[in-house]
Amino acid sequence: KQQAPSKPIMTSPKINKLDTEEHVADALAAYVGDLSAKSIANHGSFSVVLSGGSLIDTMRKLVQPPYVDKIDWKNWLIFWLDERVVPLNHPDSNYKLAYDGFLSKVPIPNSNIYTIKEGLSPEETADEYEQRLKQLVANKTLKTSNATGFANFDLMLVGMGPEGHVASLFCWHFQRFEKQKWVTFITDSPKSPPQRITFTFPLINSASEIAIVVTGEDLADAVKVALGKHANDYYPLPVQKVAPEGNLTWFLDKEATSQLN
Ligand SMILES: O=C1O[C@H](COP(=O)(O)O)[C@@H](O)[C@H](O)[C@H]1O
Repeated sequence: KQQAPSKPIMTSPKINKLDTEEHVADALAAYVGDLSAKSIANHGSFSVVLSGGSLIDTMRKLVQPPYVDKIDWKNWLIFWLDERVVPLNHPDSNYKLAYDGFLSKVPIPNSNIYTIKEGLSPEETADEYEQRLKQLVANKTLKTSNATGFANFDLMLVGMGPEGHVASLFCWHFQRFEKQKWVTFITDSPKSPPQRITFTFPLINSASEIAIVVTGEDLADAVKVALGKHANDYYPLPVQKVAPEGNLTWFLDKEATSQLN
């Protein structure tokens, strides 16, 4: 008999307000290095979900000493929170961005890097990625959340756009309300390119750890809406729907927090 999902216990987010983007990069590397060691000691692998955008550059300290030599890269598993439906060598590909800035510099086995399948429609791409995740749960490569039944990733690294979007979940688009699917698609993304796939909130919020990494003045307004004293008074921004059953940690620089009192 299938057990009813247990109720997740929410913990309050940890908010790291740091001085500069350089400090954010340092703190992020220390945080990821620590989680990697704990996850691998606990269950033999570290499943990491990457965003695109500025996040990859902010991860740069991980490919430098001391982290690059200390981390047990062979046990990392890499996934994408969202991906643009373009060839993997296209300048818009989140995989290409991650490969050029991060993956090409560390010895993660190719077989542990879960890219989208090329040459499919956005809907087919999303369905195929979701099926692959379900197979990885079935063969115990990935854990399952006892609370939700969705895959339970060890870490999601989440960037945010200036209007508060995360992954490819945008403010006025229905994908943000998806409840059943693990991965969905969008063909009219307000940010180019228009065709993308994205993890849904139920999957995102089944993670053990989520880091929201936000630097730069252009994000200050969205940070004010998300974390300011009127945060609960409005139609929530997508970033405000990030509420994992595990821990949520924000990494912010001074520019991003410049609109907070
Ligand atoms: O389009 C995207 O945008 C967001 C935010 O990117 P940023 O450049 O403002 O950091 C990113 O997290 C997402 O993965 C990407 O596809």
